[in-house]
Amino acid sequence: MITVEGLTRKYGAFTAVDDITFTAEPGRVTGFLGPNGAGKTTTMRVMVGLTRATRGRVRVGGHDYAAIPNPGRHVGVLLDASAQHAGRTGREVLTVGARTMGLPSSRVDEMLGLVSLSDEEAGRRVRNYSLGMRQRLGIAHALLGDPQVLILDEPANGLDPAGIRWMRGLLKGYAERGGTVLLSSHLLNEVQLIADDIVMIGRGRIVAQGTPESLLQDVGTFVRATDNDRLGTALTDSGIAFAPQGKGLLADSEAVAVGRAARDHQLTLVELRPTDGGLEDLFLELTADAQRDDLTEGAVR
Ligand SMILES: Nc1ncnc2c1ncn2[C@@H]1O[C@H](COP(=O)(O)OP(=O)(O)OP(=O)(O)O)[C@@H](O)[C@H]1O
Repeated sequence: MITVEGLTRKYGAFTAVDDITFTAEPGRVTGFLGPNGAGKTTTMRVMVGLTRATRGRVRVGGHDYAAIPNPGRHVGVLLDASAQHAGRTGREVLTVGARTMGLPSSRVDEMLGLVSLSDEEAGRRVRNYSLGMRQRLGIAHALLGDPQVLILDEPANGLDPAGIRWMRGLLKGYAERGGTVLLSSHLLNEVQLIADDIVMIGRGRIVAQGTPESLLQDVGTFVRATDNDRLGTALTDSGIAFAPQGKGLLADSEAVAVGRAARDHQLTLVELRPTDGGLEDLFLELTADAQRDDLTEGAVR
């Protein structure tokens, strides 16, 4: 179990993580999503004691990570697969890890087998590894001490489709045996397939959390007019509930009813679409304010 309570991390005047609270439960895979620079890595770095919290606290398995003796036996971490010692071979990286954790060297072969790195590949220096091989080695390293908690930053990065499918099976199996998995990812379809719970952040704040089903249930029609205030009045007059979302409104009704309400008030719509496009649509809408790129139709030509 990982608990994050009121976590804030500032860098000078800039707030990278702003008062976030969530839990990653045992027996479940929790997907941690957000656009570039949203604060995912910062949050994970605080979890494993690499960055200090400005306020709030994080508990991993009920403890402050820094206070866990032999942490690799309890918490498996993969933050930056490229940070492994480039001059060592894959086998050496794992052997050093196993020694530090007091594990038998047989565990190294077991892990190499698990992540499908061949003997020949394990004998190559990490600097000559492909990104996907580094990622596999990082996952092997995280699992080496048979921990109860896994914290993985973009573990699917660089993996080919077969590798992604393999990792999905591995992490699901790990959670089914009672482990806690927190993983960040940009691969939304992948997260939708694997995550039992989702935490979404944008600009350091949580914008949504819950199971994929509960988050996607809240869909309706995303609508944007040249005058959103008048659009709000039009929806209210038609008995349609709505909430502001990104640059428009999320209406709790079908697109046709929303379109009629706008027509009755002679409003010019800029966007009108059902938000049933899965996690990707939800993600883009909820994090619209935090996106660098204008994703409105026609913005890219
Ligand atoms: N040491 C630091 N000093 C100043 N700003 C920092 C530092 N570390 C992170 N930041 C800023 O904090 C914000 C959050 O960064 P973070 O790496 O946590 O985002 P992220 O969600 O992991 O993004 P990405 O998906 O691009 O990896 C960014 O604006 C980043 O520039």
